[in-house]
Amino acid sequence: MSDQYKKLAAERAADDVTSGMRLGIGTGSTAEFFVHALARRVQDGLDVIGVPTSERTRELASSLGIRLTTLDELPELDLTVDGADELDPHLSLIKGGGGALLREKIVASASANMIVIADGSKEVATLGRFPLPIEVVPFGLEATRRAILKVFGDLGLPLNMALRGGSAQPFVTDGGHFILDAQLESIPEVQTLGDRLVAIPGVVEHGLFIELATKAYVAGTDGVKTVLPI
Ligand SMILES: O=C(CO)[C@H](O)[C@H](O)COP(=O)(O)O
Repeated sequence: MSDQYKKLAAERAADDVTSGMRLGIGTGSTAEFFVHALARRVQDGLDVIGVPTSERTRELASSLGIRLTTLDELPELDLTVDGADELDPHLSLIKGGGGALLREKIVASASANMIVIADGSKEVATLGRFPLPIEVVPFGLEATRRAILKVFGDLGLPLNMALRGGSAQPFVTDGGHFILDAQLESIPEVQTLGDRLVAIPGVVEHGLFIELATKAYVAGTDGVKTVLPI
């Protein structure tokens, strides 16, 4: 069922794309529905150029005939369309469930607008039910892990974090980093937590996307609703 809603939201976002746009293209199952919808429009003559947020998205978009480039070639984008693991009424997001949060955040930050596409299960009043992905460099992993837990302790958050993939075979991001997933239950102060995390030297980025999304299409039994940040 949720796949059907992901597809609906993705197709609505594809309708917003106009010829000449420079697009950031997200990662994940919802973003893949967007890539397919965009490819259909490209086959019908839509002229766009895209910057993918992962190798996975690059392969799919390229195989479907979408013209692609890099952010170095095209450092300013008109619109990024991407999924999310959670969105709150401010359109603050948790992203990174698919492991692409660093490139996703760089691409979204280079875009004038960001549309989030999601099924209704991703909407929450307060972020934190979904484990927060934190991308870290492999060097000094244990020291970085302790520094992150210290931040959680200072902010009264649960000390509950796991290395994605496990220590025997950690998941490695497109950038060659590891991901720690923190089960925080509820994050009342997203900005404070984000600021404290990026101040840790071994942290590359975290999955809190704050003031990046400009609109969301959220699909459910009543169809697709447009959500603007409050
Ligand atoms: O942030 C992401 C990948 O890093 C995805 O957008 C997020 O995990 C949502 O994925 P899906 O659309 O498969 O539910």
